[in-house]
Amino acid sequence: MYLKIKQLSKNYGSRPVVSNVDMTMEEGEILSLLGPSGCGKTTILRMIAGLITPTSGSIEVGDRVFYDGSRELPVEERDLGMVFQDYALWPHMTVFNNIAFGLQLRRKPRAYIKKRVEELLELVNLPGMGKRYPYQLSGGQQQRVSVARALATAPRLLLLDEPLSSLDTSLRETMGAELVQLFKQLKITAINVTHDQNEAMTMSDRIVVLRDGQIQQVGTPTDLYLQPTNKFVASFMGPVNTLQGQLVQQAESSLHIQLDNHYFDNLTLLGSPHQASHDLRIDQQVHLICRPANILLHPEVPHGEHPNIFAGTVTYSSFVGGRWRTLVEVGNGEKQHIQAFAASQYQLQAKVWVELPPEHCLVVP
Ligand SMILES: Nc1ncnc2c1ncn2[C@@H]1O[C@H](COP(=O)(O)OP(=O)(O)OP(=O)(O)O)[C@@H](O)[C@H]1O
Repeated sequence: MYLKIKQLSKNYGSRPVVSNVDMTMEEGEILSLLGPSGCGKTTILRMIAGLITPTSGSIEVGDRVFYDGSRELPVEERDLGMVFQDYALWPHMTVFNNIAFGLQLRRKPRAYIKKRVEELLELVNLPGMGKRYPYQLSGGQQQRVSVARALATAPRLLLLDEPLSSLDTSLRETMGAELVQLFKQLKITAINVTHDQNEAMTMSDRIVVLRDGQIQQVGTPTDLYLQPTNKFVASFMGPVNTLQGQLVQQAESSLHIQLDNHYFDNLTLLGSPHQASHDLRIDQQVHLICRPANILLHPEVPHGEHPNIFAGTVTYSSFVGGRWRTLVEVGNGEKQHIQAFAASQYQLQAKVWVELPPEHCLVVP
């Protein structure tokens, strides 16, 4: 393992903001720390950078101990590159000098610096822009300069703090993809902090989902989307329908869940519903999760065997991305909305049958 973080914690007074974080990374991997505002992402990044001293735990990168309680490697000896949300370029310096700064500090020969900066400008698609000043560049171009500056000294680890969040939505995705391509080409190991699920999905080999300073789940973007281990991760990774209920019976090929009495009759999941890795207990409260794209809508009761069907009324329908986003009100007494996509438009107040295909349902605590 290239990076090893063990039991990393940070308290402010008696308040824990990062609790017992264990994390590893392979060399050349791009990992995102993802979570809502205040979950401790930046604190973890700054502890790795050496800008915040941990309360306990250890951090190792390559063959160096960054922190272990008795030793704390100074920031300047950690060999890190950093990229910030607001670019943090020096406004009075040209692009060339911004990128050359770290190399000049290390007293590299002038000819080497010139060649290296030109090479970096090529890499970040800004050839010939060395003489400009930051104010003469667009936001995306400024961020590319700050990436080139961070890479100039060939750091052992690149830390990115919300690098795309100052950019236009349309630019964010292309820039994310561009950065990943560059990092892979140069075999850079990078940690990216973000609260944006799309950005994490676009940029990462693996994602660490955090909540209240604790890791919720670590996995590839597909793992987290398709196999979240709890309701928080499921909803953080994209829109979901969540139904609450109780696990009544569990067999090899079926789970019997009684959805909240107020809302539905019993629902038996036949087939092999995905189940979170937790061992679920009979009588336990569970959440049944199904992504809108996996829910089927029928104008009439379909023929043949279709488990998990209930009736509802269409309350909203709008055309998005080539299909109709449809909201269906369901429930016996108290009502709940199910979000689904339909190939054609349903009239408001139309009766529909909502089907939850068991193979696309997930049961989590
Ligand atoms: N110096 C400090 N003293 C006290 N509390 C702090 C300090 N720095 C951060 N915190 C608190 O620690 C928690 C985690 O902060 P952190 O900046 O790591 O969150 P974050 O996940 O990066 O959030 P954001 O996306 O908003 O930047 C927050 O509740 C914050 O208020």
